[in-house]
Parts: sequence; structure tokens; C-alpha cells
Amino acid sequence: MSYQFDLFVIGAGSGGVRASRIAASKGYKVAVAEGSSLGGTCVNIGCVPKKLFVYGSEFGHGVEQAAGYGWMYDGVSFDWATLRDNKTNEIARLNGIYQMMLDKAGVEIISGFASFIDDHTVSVNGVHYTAEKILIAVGAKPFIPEFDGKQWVVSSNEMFYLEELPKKALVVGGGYIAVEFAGILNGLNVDTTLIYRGEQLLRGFDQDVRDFACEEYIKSGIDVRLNTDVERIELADPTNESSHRVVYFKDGSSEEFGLVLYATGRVPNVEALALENASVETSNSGAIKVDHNFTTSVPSIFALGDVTDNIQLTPVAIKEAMALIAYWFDGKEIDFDYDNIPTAVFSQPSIGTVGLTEQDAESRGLDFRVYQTDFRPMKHTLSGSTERALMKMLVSNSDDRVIGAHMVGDYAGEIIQGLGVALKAGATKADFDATVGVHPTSAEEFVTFSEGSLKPRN
Ligand SMILES: Cc1cc2nc3c(=O)[nH]c(=O)nc-3n(C[C@H](O)[C@H](O)[C@H](O)COP(=O)(O)OP(=O)(O)OC[C@H]3O[C@@H](n4cnc5c(N)ncnc54)[C@H](O)[C@@H]3O)c2cc1C
Ligand SMILES: NC(=O)c1ccc[n+]([C@@H]2O[C@H](COP(=O)([O-])OP(=O)(O)OC[C@H]3O[C@@H](n4cnc5c(N)ncnc54)[C@H](O)[C@@H]3O)[C@@H](O)[C@H]2O)c1
Repeated sequence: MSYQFDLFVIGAGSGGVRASRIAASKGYKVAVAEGSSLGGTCVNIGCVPKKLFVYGSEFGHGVEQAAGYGWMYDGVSFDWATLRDNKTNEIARLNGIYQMMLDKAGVEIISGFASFIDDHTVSVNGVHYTAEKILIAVGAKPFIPEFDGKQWVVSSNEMFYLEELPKKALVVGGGYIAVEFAGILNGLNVDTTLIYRGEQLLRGFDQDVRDFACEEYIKSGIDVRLNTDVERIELADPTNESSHRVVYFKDGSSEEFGLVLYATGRVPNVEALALENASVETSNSGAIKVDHNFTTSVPSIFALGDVTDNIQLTPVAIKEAMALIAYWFDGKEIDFDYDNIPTAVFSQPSIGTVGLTEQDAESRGLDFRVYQTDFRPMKHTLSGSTERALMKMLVSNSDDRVIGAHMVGDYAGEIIQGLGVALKAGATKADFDATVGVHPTSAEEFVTFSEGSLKPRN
């Protein structure tokens, strides 16, 4: 049986672009269908524009903190349209680079949403395409729970194109996106409230990190309210969809906000795919089930990235694509290692983490010790800010290996990348101790932990 393509990729996001580009450069005849903009979530409505907004909002705090260093700014103002539109222009530039890379590799780009006809055929805009292999890399989309007034809230998708910034905003959720956007809004001088239905923000992170970060968010000006949930939302003026949102909370109170952002998780983006036509199996959450070789229940169909049940991060989707390429072209069985994946939360202050949390290590019954410190970073000795940084390291008692490193503070994402290499390489506490610090930095704390920093544990 001959097919039009060796590989048809559905979705030109982080995973799909990498897989199609490399497969084409290795000799496959490849097509990629994209229903929206090249580059996917990360480039268009995720990591990249989010980080630009984080940079933009940090200047807000920077202006306040600069006074202690002798800088006086009179009549400082912020123009949202400038930040938003400069960001949009930069994203358009990146879209062009993606287009160029795919063209150069010889990948055929098909604009439109793809759906399955059978195990080897997809349809885009009514045109059928056949391929020996089909890769599903369609990512995820925001999940917003059902409640009265759901239509009056926005998701992270809309945050990148707001006509105007509100004076007062409510962010609902306790994960990455909620704390990152609460920090962005707060830094841009929006009166920001962050509510979370549970006991503490950032479930899954180390408990000390969660508690410390939450305290810092409050100090930075965010009104954090835990154990709080929304019952319903109404318009302040029922005849005007742009009017304030009146939020009725479950405790019976109510309050008006100019904007309500729901950041309550993301779900696999499978609706448009007509998976039933190819009998591709999904889990209860809608995620596409794959085996260790990213193969679905159908041998000719593969899936990776956010549409599967694995960790939702861009570098993970990209590495999964590279592993799949090695499987196809070199016959290497995939043994993807999801341990020790470093990650950062670009809140203000930021969080960097790699390896086990103290709670993970306890639940695994490990014998380990914890070094921990928190301090005022040097920058804030003159800035007037009361911001503090936290550093924490877990060491296995049996072999002295560092099994977890966590930080809350400036540049945490930058610092944790290097520690990720150390943990991957199996570095011991003795290796950290033998490393000369970079002075004066916060990062040097990781190589100077002494007995005095041991955390008492029961
Ligand atoms: C606000 C936000 C901030 C984030 N920040 C970070 C960060 O700082 N660091 C990080 O590592 N990760 C971050 N992420 C997560 C990261 O964006 C994702 O993990 C990553 O994009 C997943 O890549 P993917 O290839 O699986 O899917 P995506 O990048 O989502 O790409 C999927 C593509 O498929 C297209 N598509 C969907 N259905 C179809 C169809 N039927 N036919 C054709 N095309 C289709 C979509 O339009 C999309 O372009 C963030 C996510 C969000 C939402
Ligand atoms: N810096 C980064 O690397 C970065 C940034 C953004 C997103 N991401 C990735 O994208 C994923 C999705 O981010 P996210 O923040 O949407 O999801 P998340 O899973 O991190 O957080 C979702 C939050 O919403 C809460 N929630 C869920 N249902 C709810 C409900 N019905 N009512 C109230 N709260 C509810 C959850 O308890 C959780 O706190 C992340 O897990 C992460 O992998 C990464």
C-alpha cells in the first residue's frame, strides 16, 4: 500500500514542529496540519508571551526598588497596549521563523484542523491525506469548570490580547498559570486577588516552597485567599457585557472585579480529531493512551506532548519528539526518563525545582537529610523590598546523592537548570561541597550548605 506521506503530523506546536522537521531532514516525506498559528501553545499563548509579560511586569517593582539605588523617576506610567502589541509583533516574528524552518526542511504545511477518516487517513478542510504514520501532537486547552456565569470569565488564551487592563482582577486557581498571571497583573499595578479552593497554592511542589512562595506573593501585594471558591458570577449591569463581574463566593460574600481569569488546569485537545474513526483509545481524562514508544492503540498512530497523560512542559514535548525520531530511524526502544525534570514557575518571586520534594522522599520511605536556608537577597538590602529567598536541598543518607533541589527567589529558573544537570549526573553532597561558589550570588548557597543549615525533621 502506498501513501501520500511517510508521516502526517497533526499540530505544529512544540512536539509537532520538532518531529516533522527532524523526520523530514532524515528523508521522510512529511506534512503537518496546523489549525491555528505555527509554534503552538508555547510560542503563541504560552511560555514565550507569558515570559515577555513577566519581564514587563517586573519593571513595575523595579521602578519602586530603584529609589534605594538613587534612581528617581517622576511621572512613571505604563501603557498596556505597547507591551501587548510589541509582544504580538515578536510572536509574529517567531511564527515566521517556524514557517521558514519547516519550509527549509521540506515539510508541507497544511492550514486547518485535521480529523481522522481511518488509521492512515486524515481530512483537513475536506481534503483527504494518507500517510504511513500519523503523529497526534495537538496539545491541551484550558479547562473551566461549570458554574452560573462561566461565560463572563477568561482563560489564559484571552489574557494575551486584552483590549484594556482592568483596575481590579480576580485569578482563580492554584497552579502554574494562576500564580504566574497573578504576578503579572500585580506587577502591572492591577489590584489582584488570587483565590484557591484548597489549603495551599501549588499542589505537588515541596510544602516549604508552597508556604514560602505564598507568603512572598502576599508581601508583593497579591491578595491571596485560600479555601475560597466561586459560586456564581453576574454582570454588574446585565445590559452591558463589558461591565464589572460581580463574583459571589461560596462563603456568601460578593465582590466586583473588572476581569476574572480562570486558571484551573488544561485538558487534552482531542475534540476535533474524530478519534473514533481510527479507534484510538483515550483515558477518562481524554488523554491519548500511548505505550513506552508513544504508540497509541493503533500501530500506525502515535501521540506525544500535552495530549498524552505526561508532564505538560515544552522541553518534555520536544524531547519526546526526539526520542520518537530515534525509535523510528535508529530502532531505539524508548525509555523516556521523567525523573529529575527541572522546572520553573515564573511567578514573582520565581520558583525553581528539580528532583524529589521532602514529601515525595518521605512517602518513598527514603533515609535522607534536608539542608534549608532563607535570607534577604543582597539586591534587597538597598531596594527597600522585604522579599526573601528560600533554598532547600535533599540528600540521601545512604549514598550522599542530592535527590532534590528547590528555590524560591530571583533567577530560580536560571539557577535550577544547572542543578538539573548535577542531579541527572548523580552528584553527591560532597561534589557540591567541592564546587567553588560564585560570589556574591544567591546560587552559591547551594554549594555552601553546612551542618548549621540542617532542617530538624521528626
Ligand atoms: C499560559 C501558559 C504558559 C506556559 N508556560 C510554560 C513555560 O514557561 N514553560 C514550559 O515548559 N511550558 C509552559 N507551558 C506549557 C507548554 O506550552 C506546553 O507543554 C507545550 O506547548 C506542549 O506542546 P505540544 O506540542 O504538546 O502542544 P502545543 O504546543 O499545544 O501544540 C499543539 C498544536 O496543535 C494544534 N491543533 C490542535 N488540534 C488540531 C487539529 N485537530 N488539527 C491541526 N492542528 C491542531 C493547536 O492549534 C496547537 O498549535 C505553558 C502553557 C500555557 C498555557
Ligand atoms: N512555567 C511553566 O513551566 C508553566 C507555566 C504554565 C503552565 N505550565 C504547564 O501547563 C500546565 C497547566 O497549567 P495550569 O496552571 O492550568 O494547571 P495546573 O494543573 O498547574 O493547576 C490547575 C489548578 O486549578 C485548580 N483547579 C482545578 N479544578 C478546579 C476547580 N473546579 N475549581 C477551582 N480550582 C480548580 C487545581 O487545584 C490547580 O491548583 C501545568 O501543569 C504545567 O505543566 C507550565
